[in-house]
Amino acid sequence: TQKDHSDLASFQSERVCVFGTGDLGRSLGLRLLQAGYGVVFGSRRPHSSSSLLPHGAQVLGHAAAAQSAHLIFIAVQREHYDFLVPLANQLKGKVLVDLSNNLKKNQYPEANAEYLQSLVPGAEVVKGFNTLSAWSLQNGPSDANRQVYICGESVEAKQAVIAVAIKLGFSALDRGFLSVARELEDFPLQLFPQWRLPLRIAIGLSAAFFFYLLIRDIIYAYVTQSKDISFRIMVSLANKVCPIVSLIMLSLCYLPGVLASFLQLYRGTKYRRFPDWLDRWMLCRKQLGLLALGFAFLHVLYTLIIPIRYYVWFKNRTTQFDMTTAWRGDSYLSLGILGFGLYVLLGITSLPSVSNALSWREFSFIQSKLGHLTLLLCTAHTYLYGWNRFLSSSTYKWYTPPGYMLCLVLPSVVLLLKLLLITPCVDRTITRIRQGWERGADQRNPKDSQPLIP
Ligand SMILES: NC(=O)C1=CN([C@@H]2O[C@H](COP(=O)(O)OP(=O)(O)OC[C@H]3O[C@@H](n4cnc5c(N)ncnc54)[C@H](OP(=O)(O)O)[C@@H]3O)[C@@H](O)[C@H]2O)C=CC1
Ligand SMILES: [Fe+3]
Repeated sequence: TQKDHSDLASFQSERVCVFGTGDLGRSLGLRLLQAGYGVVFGSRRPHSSSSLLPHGAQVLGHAAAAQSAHLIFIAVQREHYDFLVPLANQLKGKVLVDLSNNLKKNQYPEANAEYLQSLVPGAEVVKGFNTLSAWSLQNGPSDANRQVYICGESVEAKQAVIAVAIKLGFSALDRGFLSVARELEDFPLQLFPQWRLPLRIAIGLSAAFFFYLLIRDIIYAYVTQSKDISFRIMVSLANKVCPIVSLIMLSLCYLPGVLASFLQLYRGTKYRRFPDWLDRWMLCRKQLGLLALGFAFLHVLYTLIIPIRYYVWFKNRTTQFDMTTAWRGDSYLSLGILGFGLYVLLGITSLPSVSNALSWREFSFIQSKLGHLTLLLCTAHTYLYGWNRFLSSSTYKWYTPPGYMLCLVLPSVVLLLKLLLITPCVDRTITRIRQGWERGADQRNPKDSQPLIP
């Protein structure tokens, strides 16, 4: 009758158990119910459970709940995992899904999932779903957050968890054994890991040049000529810091590639790892380039507003028209515009969706050939600006603006080195090395010339 009927219904839909009736447990339970699973909650107080629990779920004590399903989601903080120890008998052979996260990295000596496995050795622990939030689980499958990562020792257990994930509308990626759990637990705690070094460089350079220019341009003028030009901080100073930082960061983006080529040239082989610092530097080139683009963009905006500034408008006066100055001024602006146009192209092709649509050759053509051309145009723009600004003025000597000279050293060095690399004879040698025909490889011990897996 009535009872048989409900037993039959729950028998037909596969049952899944969720330990913990907190935020995550409830959201997960709701989603499971919507996907057609029977849900049994395991709680410390099954009888006084809250009215927030999704309708249609059963609530039992932990032991009874564990016996009713093969798959158990543990939506309880790691700190309380010891409540599972007395349940060892009921949990034997079950699949336990560890959903937990920590508040900070390296909070515990071992990963939460490995700790859970050590507490309940008879069960199969699978780590997973921890990159989702209770919020995104409740929002349903339309949410953009669709990728879940899992790991664990047992293939069957992972298969069972993947099947549930797919039925809930997620795509699951098996990341391997339980030893990967620590990495998965660190995912939600990551804070732009590849951006950290480039951001530090950008902030450091901006601060250094800002204070340098502040002292040189404004405080120095105040002390020696008691002229108050402090209003220049807002636009003129910012518009010096931005291009300087942008040019340096763009050079820093291309320098490691050039250094790597020289290193290969020097070693005569590609079968040796780059030093660690160079590796790390190469890996953050994209971020360096994008930050450089950001600063270039600010420089463009600051430059565009110059004509509407009160200060410029105020001191506009009519003097003799000088053709040479006009030519020089327009040339450096034009170079700047061309450089910026290519800069933007580089930024766009670094977007994953765009670069995925390019062949390897197209990508390297844009990022390497056009990239160095961008650097060349921007450097030429800066040189011409300086020529215009300093050399044509009688009060300036060539050495007067050291900040300006400083920001030209790095791009010039990078460009010179690149120029050396593309001279035919060096280029041919590099191609030989990159294709694995080592210098005299055949004369050495044949074992040496075996490619090492990098
Ligand atoms: N909230 C989120 O968005 C996400 C949470 N997580 C992880 O999920 C886990 C649970 O998080 P959340 O739901 O937010 O936490 P809550 O504090 O909302 O809920 C935790 C639940 O655990 C149970 N519990 C608490 N103490 C004990 C105990 N001593 N013994 C047994 N059970 C206990 C309780 O259920 P009862 O009273 O029924 O026993 C409680 O409702 C955490 O490990 C968290 O890192 C992971 C991803 C996202
Ligand atoms: Fe400029």
